[in-house]
Amino acid sequence: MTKNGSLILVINCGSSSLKFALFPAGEQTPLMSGLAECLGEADARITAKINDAKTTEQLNGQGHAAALDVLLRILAEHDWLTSVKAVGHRMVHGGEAFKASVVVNQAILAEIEAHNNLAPLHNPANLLGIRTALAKMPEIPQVVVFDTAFHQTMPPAAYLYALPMALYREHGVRRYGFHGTSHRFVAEEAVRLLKLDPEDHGLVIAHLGNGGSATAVLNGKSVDTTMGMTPLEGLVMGTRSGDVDPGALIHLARNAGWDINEMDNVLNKKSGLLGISELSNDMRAIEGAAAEGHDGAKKALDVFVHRLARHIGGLATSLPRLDAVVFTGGIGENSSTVRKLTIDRLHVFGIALDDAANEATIRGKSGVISKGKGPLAVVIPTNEEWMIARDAAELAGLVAAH
Ligand SMILES: Nc1ncnc2c1ncn2[C@@H]1O[C@H](COP(=O)(O)OP(=O)(O)O)[C@@H](O)[C@H]1O
Ligand SMILES: CC(=O)OP(=O)(O)O
Ligand SMILES: [Mg+2]
Repeated sequence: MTKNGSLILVINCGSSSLKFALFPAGEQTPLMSGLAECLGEADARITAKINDAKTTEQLNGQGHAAALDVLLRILAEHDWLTSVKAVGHRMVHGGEAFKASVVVNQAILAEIEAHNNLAPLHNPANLLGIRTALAKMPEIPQVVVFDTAFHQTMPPAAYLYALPMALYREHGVRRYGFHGTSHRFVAEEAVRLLKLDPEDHGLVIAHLGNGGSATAVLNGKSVDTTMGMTPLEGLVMGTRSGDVDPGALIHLARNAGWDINEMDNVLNKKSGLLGISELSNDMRAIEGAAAEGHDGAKKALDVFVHRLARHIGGLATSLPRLDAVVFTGGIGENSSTVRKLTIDRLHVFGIALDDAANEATIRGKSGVISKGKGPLAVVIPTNEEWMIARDAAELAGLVAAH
């Protein structure tokens, strides 16, 4: 299947970071992975992990282009560079224009750029990654994989807001959904792991990382999801609020003089676990503090779980049958506490936790953590980078379409 020795480079470019991974075409385990962070700041650095050994190099205030230069140099030092036959990029927002991954050309770049205003925090950084890679490796196909693409199968009932239709037509105001690459990967893995009929199954997948979203998947297709026009709607996240009554913002604008920048900053960066706990955005810290009786941490955990269970229940109503609730992402894969508290609230669906299996399923393990006859509760580690590599390898013609 694989063309001899072809390698795929995956780049996930944020505003001040660049995550990367290098995969042999068709394989799920990377040869190398790493992160360039604090780009453009004095402390800019790049860390690469090869066979569990990490090396870090300072970038002395330089930005994305310098990080990519160092990355290409590391590839050359290991004799990998000439084998890189495709680059896969994460792009957060593709609007309605992109229903699947694409190979980049100038027209497509322009089309992607036109969506910048839909995801001003994410898309410009993602585009910078593509442009930088194109400049450094002009002969290599650059493939773009959109967070939104998997959710383009949602029906209007799920994606429309109850707003004047002119806002949808003229401004693209609708729900798009995100983390689609993760939801798509986990949905495929669930079918394999649970031996489900690919044409007849219903899942709710909870991707719980720093950002989080849950998706209802019917026969491999997204039919509803918790994130909306932007990655702010839905679940409680590390620093993002998730659902808030828009009336609260109108109130704050009228009565507390809040402007748009203040709303943006508070909702995206000061809310979520951090906002409620007044302690941390990190679930490990929240769980630890809650166990020691910290009131804010206990409240943050309670609201997180309440919102998650409520959304899982709501999403299930888009499915004719619920076969499994699947947990993934850093919290979903590691926090037996969040899983237990959430599943305990899903009694109405007949899901019952297997405590021993729940405690044992952490750190990259997958498996069923429920017992009895009801729908299953399952943990499946996500692998967004590999999914991007797979799309890149397929679209560059390096492996057969799956
Ligand atoms: N053992 C653990 N117990 C609870 N939460 C964990 C554990 N390990 C990681 N997490 C949480 O996972 C979250 C990060 O998830 P991750 O998927 O790595 O994030 P990102 O969205 O940045 O990829 C953090 O809130 C972190 O505290
Ligand atoms: C779209 C989104 O929320 O991404 P992340 O979880 O990487 O912030
Ligand atoms: Mg992650």
